[in-house]
Amino acid sequence: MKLLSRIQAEGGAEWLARAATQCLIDEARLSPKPGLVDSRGNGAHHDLSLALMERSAHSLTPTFQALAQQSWQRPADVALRQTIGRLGREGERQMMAATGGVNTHRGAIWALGLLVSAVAMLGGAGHAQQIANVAAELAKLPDPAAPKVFSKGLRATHRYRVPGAREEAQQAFPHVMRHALPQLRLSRLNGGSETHARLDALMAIMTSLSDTCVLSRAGLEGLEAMQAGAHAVLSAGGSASPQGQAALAELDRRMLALNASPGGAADLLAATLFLDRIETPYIAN
Ligand SMILES: CC(C)(COP(=O)(O)OP(=O)(O)OC[C@H]1O[C@@H](n2cnc3c(N)ncnc32)[C@H](O)[C@@H]1O)[C@@H](O)C(=O)NCCC(=O)NCCS
Ligand SMILES: Nc1ncnc2c1ncn2[C@@H]1O[C@H](COP(=O)(O)OP(=O)(O)OP(=O)(O)O)[C@@H](O)[C@H]1O
Repeated sequence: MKLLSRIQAEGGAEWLARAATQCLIDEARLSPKPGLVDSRGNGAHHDLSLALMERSAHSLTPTFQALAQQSWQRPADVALRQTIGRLGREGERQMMAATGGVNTHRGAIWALGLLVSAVAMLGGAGHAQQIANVAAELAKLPDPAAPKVFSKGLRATHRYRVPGAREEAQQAFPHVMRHALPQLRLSRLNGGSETHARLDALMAIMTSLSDTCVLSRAGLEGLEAMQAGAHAVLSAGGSASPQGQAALAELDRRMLALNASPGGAADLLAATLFLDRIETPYIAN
């Protein structure tokens, strides 16, 4: 690599890694999120806390940085897919070491890892849709070194015949691109605070995501309650309106009663915040 592009790659990689970590922290702190860890408490989780989520987010900065460095201005091919698969799994181990064996961010490493790589492949720039398309190309490539484990998420996709985290990435993140990013920007334009705009973006994801976290903990009943409840918040005028706030509080109660936690939706909100930051770094920083 020539000197100038190496400097750009190193500086760019560091910036991207910090941005990705910050988006995980912003997602975790955002409140009130139904069923999820937030700054009020642990949601439906007994083994998670905000402090743990933040520690986990920080533990992932070196992983995101390595992903960006290795991907800088490279094409989507099997060699790169293998490299990022290896780095992603190393990242999962770092996360597990930082949390004492609790899964805080596996889904987030997958989604944000692919997006960080994709921005770097494009040389540190690009529009959200371009970035999501490149991430999808990577996600569609085979990773022969991937262990053949039958995770809870995978089991839910088979049992309920729904797409999961893998398919969301392979389809270029439709919940981020078609639901969350447009909603985030619409709510900002309508004068909502940044917190309300982010909560509305989360609701937009939850109206139609087949969240395998919710399915494996609370089945179809939980998934339907999540989708209908999120729809109710948005059709009541969003989280900035008094009716929307009441609907959001009701959804939180339902999720807790069903032991349901929309972890997949939370990961995709972090991915949304990341793409938003890439497109408007001077505003979001
Ligand atoms: C593809 C992944 C997510 C594994 O998926 P799997 O189907 O086995 O499910 P698993 O239960 O482990 O994780 C799913 C996680 O994704 C999130 N999620 C759930 N549902 C969805 C959904 N519909 N859309 C997006 N994310 C979702 C949740 O947070 C959940 O915890 C990933 O862990 C993986 O393959 N990692 C290997 C490392 C790798 O290749 N990395 C490359 C990029 S860094
Ligand atoms: N704020 C948040 N609160 C809770 N979960 C989140 C949050 N943000 C993201 N997540 C995601 O949710 C997932 C946790 O879901 P879940 O607890 O169902 O996973 P698990 O540890 O595999 O299962 P279980 O806790 O039922 O044994 C994490 O992988 C993480 O990506």
